[in-house]
Parts: sequence; C-alpha cells; structure tokens
Amino acid sequence: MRFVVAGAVIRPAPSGAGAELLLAQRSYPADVAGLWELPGGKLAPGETAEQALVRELAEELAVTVAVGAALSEQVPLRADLTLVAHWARVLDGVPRAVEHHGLTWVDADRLAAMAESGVLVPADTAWVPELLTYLRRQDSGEPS
Ligand SMILES: Nc1nc2c([nH]c(=O)n2[C@H]2C[C@H](O)[C@@H](COP(=O)(O)OP(=O)(O)OP(=O)(O)O)O2)c(=O)[nH]1
Repeated sequence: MRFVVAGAVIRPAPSGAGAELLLAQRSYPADVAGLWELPGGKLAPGETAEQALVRELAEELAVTVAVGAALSEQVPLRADLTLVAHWARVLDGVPRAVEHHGLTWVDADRLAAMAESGVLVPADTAWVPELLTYLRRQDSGEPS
C-alpha cells in the first residue's frame, strides 16, 4: 500500500474568531484540475508521513511547516493508494503557489460553501466535518 499525505494547514483567523484553512487549486490531471485540495503528495520510499509532508509543502508552497496529529479519516483512492491528512502550521515563509493554480485561506463558512458547490477534490470531502469542527472552535489552539 502506498500513501498520499495532505496537510490541513491552519492559522488563527485574522478576525480573532475561529481559524482558517489553506486550500490549493490543482493544476493537473485534467479530471481534478481547477478543484481545491489540501496540498501534499505521495510518500517517498522510507519516509514517514510527517517527513513527506514537510518535504511536499516545502516544494509546493515554499514554506517550512510543523506537522501535528493525523485527521481521523483515511480515504482509499485506489486499491493500492490511501490518502491521509495531518494538521500543520507554517513555521517559516509565506505560502506561494509553486505547483498549484492558486492558494486561498478559508474560514468554516467558506469551506462549507465550497464543499456544497462541489469545487473540492472529491476525496477531500471526507475531511470536511472534522475540518469544520476545528475551524469553528473559538480558541484555535492545538487540534485534538
Ligand atoms: N496532494 C493531494 N492529493 C490528493 C488530494 N486528494 C486526492 O484525491 N489526491 C490525489 C490526487 C493524486 O491522484 C494523488 C496525489 O497526487 P500529487 O500529485 O499531489 O502527488 P505527487 O506530487 O507525489 O505525485 P506525482 O504528481 O509526482 O505523481 O492523490 C489532496 O487533498 N491532496
């Protein structure tokens, strides 16, 4: 089994209420180009999910991240490929779309509207309830 790891990159909302999540707009392949995802990629041989996420987000966003706990859902993509996600925070740098069409920080209401309108990569909808619960928390402390 191979794994893809995605980062639920979060920050306190500038308004002070709740938190925001970073979404990235895929540029390929054609079936998902234009849809929004949690940035990340496949684990290289011998890498842990945490190591792969640090590497992928450095490559894709030009930032250094601290990787936290895994989200609870693991999403089967194919018989031999499973998608997992970890919470992450930017330690250094400002995210930039190196490989994606664009980036956007969303609050809970915006994420819910995007999920509703079908602009998320389909597999990622599995995480929406857990993401919304965190983004709506008032203290935006460590995800539990
Ligand atoms: N990174 C990422 N991939 C996702 C998500 N949801 C989802 O279905 N995928 C799929 C798309 C791809 O089939 C696979 C990972 O592709 P990728 O293009 O990000 O990974 P990569 O850079 O390591 O792969 P590659 O293009 O070099 O083959 O997982 C997601 O939220 N983030």
